[in-house]
Amino acid sequence: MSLISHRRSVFRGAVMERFWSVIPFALGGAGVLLLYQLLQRVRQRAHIQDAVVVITGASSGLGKECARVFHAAGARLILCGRDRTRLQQLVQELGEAADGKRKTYSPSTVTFDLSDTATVASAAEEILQCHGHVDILINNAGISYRGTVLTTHVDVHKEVMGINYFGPLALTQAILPSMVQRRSGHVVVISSVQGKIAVPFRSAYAASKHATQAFFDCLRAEVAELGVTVTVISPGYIRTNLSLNAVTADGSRYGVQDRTTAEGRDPREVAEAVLRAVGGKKPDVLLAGLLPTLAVYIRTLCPALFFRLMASRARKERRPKED
Ligand SMILES: NC(=O)C1=CN([C@@H]2O[C@H](COP(=O)(O)OP(=O)(O)OC[C@H]3O[C@@H](n4cnc5c(N)ncnc54)[C@H](OP(=O)(O)O)[C@@H]3O)[C@@H](O)[C@H]2O)C=CC1
Ligand SMILES: CCCCCCCCCCCCCCCC(=O)OCC(=O)COP(=O)(O)O
Repeated sequence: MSLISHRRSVFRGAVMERFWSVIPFALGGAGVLLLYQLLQRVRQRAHIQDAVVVITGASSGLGKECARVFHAAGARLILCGRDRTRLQQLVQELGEAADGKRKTYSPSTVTFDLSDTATVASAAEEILQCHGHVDILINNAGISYRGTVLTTHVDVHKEVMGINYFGPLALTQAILPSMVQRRSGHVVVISSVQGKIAVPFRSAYAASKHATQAFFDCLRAEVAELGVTVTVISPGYIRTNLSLNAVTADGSRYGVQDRTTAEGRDPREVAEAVLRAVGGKKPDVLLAGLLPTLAVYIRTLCPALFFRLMASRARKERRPKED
């Protein structure tokens, strides 16, 4: 054997030896990771199973899908909305869907309008009477808006702010003392990517979601030592009735299914992500695609570029409207 081929075979032997000595560590590492994920899943399930979960805006879209996934996960649901008939239909549907694999509960319903803060307080009492306490409050209900700052009446700003910001604020404040007293509870809010970045022709909506983000960030810090968890979830476009139900500059209903909404994420998929985020007690979750996520980072790291991009977006969007 030549000196070169001898060296090669010594080298190969050394490599193989290294390889086999690394295998037990790699397998051990994978095992620990798997065990960790399993434990996480068990913890997540335990957080939801039998928990009293309130969902606002449960009659439609994301709220309805959240009702389906939390019901299947064994939560004791209290479904809220303005339309009693639609909520009752959902209760019936959930009862029919139960497959007996896991213990499920027939949901309760509470109807109220979030824009009327006086009735929110009495609705909170009704909610607390259902099971004596609330484990998880999911502030999901909301409304969007289409319009220019120049032409939008201040009452429209107040309406959007009332439903998206003051409503969840009032409901959370009314439920919170009972959570603090039990030193246990979880407050969740469905915000939006537009709680982190502001896009043109959405001033009322983006402002309400930015306020929501700020309020619940303050709350998270204030109640951290009191046993209460806060989760803010910021989704990108979801295929729901949001754009159809949006209000316009004069307060009338927009009534159009925008392409961005129609091509948005499946609400069931988003509801499953909400279930995971809540089960994992995550503080802040962005559920958006690459471009909106990039936009959130650009807004923070290079605001001048972000403002240019938004001005160009405004120019492009305004043109067809003017034509
Ligand atoms: N769809 C999307 O692209 C995105 C949505 N979101 C957020 O998701 C949440 C759910 O919206 P989504 O499911 O998409 O939209 P939908 O329009 O399908 O559902 C909105 C829900 O909010 C309820 N609601 C509206 N106004 C009031 C009110 N005054 N009082 C009580 N309940 C009210 C509605 O109930 P009612 O039956 O009484 O009308 C309905 O159940 C909102 O907070 C929205 O901002 C966030 C990011 C993207
Ligand atoms: C140099 C590279 C630049 C790349 C940056 C790209 C910037 C792209 C801008 C993306 C804007 C995303 C807006 C997302 C808005 C969104 O997802 O909102 C969710 C909602 O709440 C929807 O409500 P709406 O009523 O507006 O339908």
